[in-house]
Amino acid sequence: MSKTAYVRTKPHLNIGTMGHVDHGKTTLTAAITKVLAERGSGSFVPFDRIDRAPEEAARGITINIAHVEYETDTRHYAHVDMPGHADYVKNMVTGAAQLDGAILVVSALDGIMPQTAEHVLLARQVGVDHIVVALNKADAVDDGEDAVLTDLVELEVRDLLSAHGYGGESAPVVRVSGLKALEGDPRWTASVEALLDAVDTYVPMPERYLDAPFLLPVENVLTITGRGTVVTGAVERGTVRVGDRVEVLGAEVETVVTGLETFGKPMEEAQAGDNVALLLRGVPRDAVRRGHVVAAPGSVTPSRRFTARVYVLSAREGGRTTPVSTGYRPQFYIRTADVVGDVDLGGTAVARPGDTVTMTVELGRDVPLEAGLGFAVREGGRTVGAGTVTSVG
Ligand SMILES: Nc1nc2c(ncn2[C@@H]2O[C@H](COP(=O)(O)OP(=O)(O)OP(=O)(O)O)[C@@H](O)[C@H]2O)c(=O)[nH]1
Ligand SMILES: [Mg+2]
Repeated sequence: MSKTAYVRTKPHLNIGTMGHVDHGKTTLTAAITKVLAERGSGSFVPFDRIDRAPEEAARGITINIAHVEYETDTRHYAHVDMPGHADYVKNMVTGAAQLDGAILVVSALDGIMPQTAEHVLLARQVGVDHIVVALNKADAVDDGEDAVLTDLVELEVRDLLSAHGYGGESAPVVRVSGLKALEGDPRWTASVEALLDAVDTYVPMPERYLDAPFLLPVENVLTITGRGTVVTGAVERGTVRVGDRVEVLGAEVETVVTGLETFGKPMEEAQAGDNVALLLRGVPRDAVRRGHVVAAPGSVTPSRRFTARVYVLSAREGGRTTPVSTGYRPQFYIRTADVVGDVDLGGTAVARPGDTVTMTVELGRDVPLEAGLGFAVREGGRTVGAGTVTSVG
């Protein structure tokens, strides 16, 4: 292979853009890479290389999550651009499950919309600890009266963050225009730089569990002709090297890592937080799926029964209008997995929208579980609850 190896010179973090459909996440992502490419750190990734699936171009929306990489003066970032459309929240959850911080994109023209709120709630559940707000399309609300409306949108967003425990008063809210920055307008280029400065300073370097046994939730599976099956995702904890033995939980196979790359660059060792592709020896492509977990052999025992505290969303938050009782069977989104589960509330107890309850769940299949793990509960394409595992078994 003649590819240049990945050299670790700056701390690496995973961030991403989330928010309601059409608020400008993909445009802003492209603008960030352009602004940084002009400073000489990274390469410009145009809009149509981020939204590149034919159905994305046709519908003008993001469906799949897309990864790009860039560097600021102090950090190396992997950035996932997530879809805003309600139908693709599942893909958004997969992207958010690995983030150290998120950029919440809110159109200053529209303010908070349903998926703005849903994404903040889901981010909390999957363990995103820091959110920076990009009040986008600021170019379109530039004069007198509009400026007052933008102030109101900012207040609204800060309230939303506080309601989900994000400290809305202290969160940076930066007024930007992804579109104008992409067009090279100096004023708005500066706005994107200000946003990146806010991310650099507000999102702290997370604690990485380098000493723990290796674990990576599988986000995607691909085949490299002639080489084998590749799985991608962010390393949740530990480290992995070429030649290491690993097991794939879900596929129930043990194998060896024969190749390791990050953004197309080969690496010797991947560590917690890195966004990587692992080449697995002799594993058929259809044996592995998103939601499976690659881990050091014997380091985790999957199970299907757990107890959790779950917040049942109120109707106002887009949740159910009727209570939940024993026998309820929604989907559970755990790490990158999406598994059906039977809920037991104990006897005839019911959980009304707005309640926080303890429940026992029996999943349709075994998944690696541990106390403290966050998850989302979904039904018929919408989020109806958010919970944390309290005990397993
Ligand atoms: N005026 C103005 N329009 C913008 C700006 N950013 C994006 N737009 C427009 O808003 C529309 C949606 O932009 P996208 O970047 O595709 O939005 P998105 O949030 O990625 O959408 P999904 O991924 O489908 O949820 C496009 O027509 C953009 O040109 C901006 O800063 N100012
Ligand atoms: Mg998009």
